[in-house]
Amino acid sequence: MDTSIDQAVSPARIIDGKAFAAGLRARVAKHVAALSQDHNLQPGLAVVLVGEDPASAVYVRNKAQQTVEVGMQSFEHRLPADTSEADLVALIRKLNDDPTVHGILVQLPLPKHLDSDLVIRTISPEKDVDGFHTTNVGLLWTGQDALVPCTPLGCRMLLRDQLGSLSGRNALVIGRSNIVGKPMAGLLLEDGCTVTVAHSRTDDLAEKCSRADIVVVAVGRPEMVPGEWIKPGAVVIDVGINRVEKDGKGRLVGDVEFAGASARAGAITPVPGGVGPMTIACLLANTVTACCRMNGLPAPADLT
Ligand SMILES: Nc1nc(=O)c2c([nH]1)NC[C@@H]1CN(c3ccc(C(=O)N[C@@H](CCC(=O)O)C(=O)O)cc3)C=[N+]21
Repeated sequence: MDTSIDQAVSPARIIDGKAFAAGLRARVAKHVAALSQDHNLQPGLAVVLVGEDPASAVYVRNKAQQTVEVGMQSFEHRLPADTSEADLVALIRKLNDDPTVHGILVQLPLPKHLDSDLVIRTISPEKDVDGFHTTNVGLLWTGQDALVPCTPLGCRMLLRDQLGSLSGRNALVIGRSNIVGKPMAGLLLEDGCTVTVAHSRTDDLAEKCSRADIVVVAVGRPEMVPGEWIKPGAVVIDVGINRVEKDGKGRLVGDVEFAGASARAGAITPVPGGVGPMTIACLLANTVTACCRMNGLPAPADLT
């Protein structure tokens, strides 16, 4: 008898990140209303965009629109591509000192002549709603109250929603960026997972993937994880958003081969409509969290 063939599995649940994000925004709106009622506070988010990259401009406009929709104040700062480091740093210092601003996000990547590490270091850690400042990185990795990067925060919400407790699960994170892979690993470790962090130099990725109950892929390479690597029943979170040409048409694909993976996984995020919408909703959630902490109020538990 051939026992090597794949066991038959039912197709995966498709995780509706768009719907989950809408629910999160509704919770944010409720907390914003309560802050206004009870404390006469209105959370404010400042977004800084340097240069005119059209994709970034669309993305910044979406953020500003959703910020206003949940009742917060939105401040948009568009600077020319040739802005000097001194001018950008001066703007950030002004936002740090502005009591109506509770969150500051500098859209990345910055033009090459600007040092993004230095720019991020200039942001006041308590207003760093991206969670990129080394103070927040250190707080996250020591189990203290940090502002947590939006994309991994959203991924963890989806995982908790699918699995309940994450404790004891084998989690594989593919990708080691400061923006997604590393903070994702920290959050999963905090939740009790046994975490493996893989990347372009990792040996025998297929074997590691086949043992994982949770797979988070954030590499930025279209369909780099084939469906047959996925352990039957695993939860797959696809962070990749890659624009590719197919049959003469441009379309979006993730870092996971969706058709194959969704035949094996227990649950999987689609692209688009999975992790992407969660990222913006978490940015709004982090702005409420920052506003509460800055004013000596407890951060709402249902925003993390
Ligand atoms: N400081 C900083 N913080 C960021 O969080 C940040 C950044 N810079 N630079 C750019 C990237 C990109 N990013 C996305 C967020 C949401 C979607 C999103 O909502 N995507 C939708 C639509 C996709 C589409 O149609 O293009 C989806 O996946 O369904 C995409 C991309 C945040 N970023």
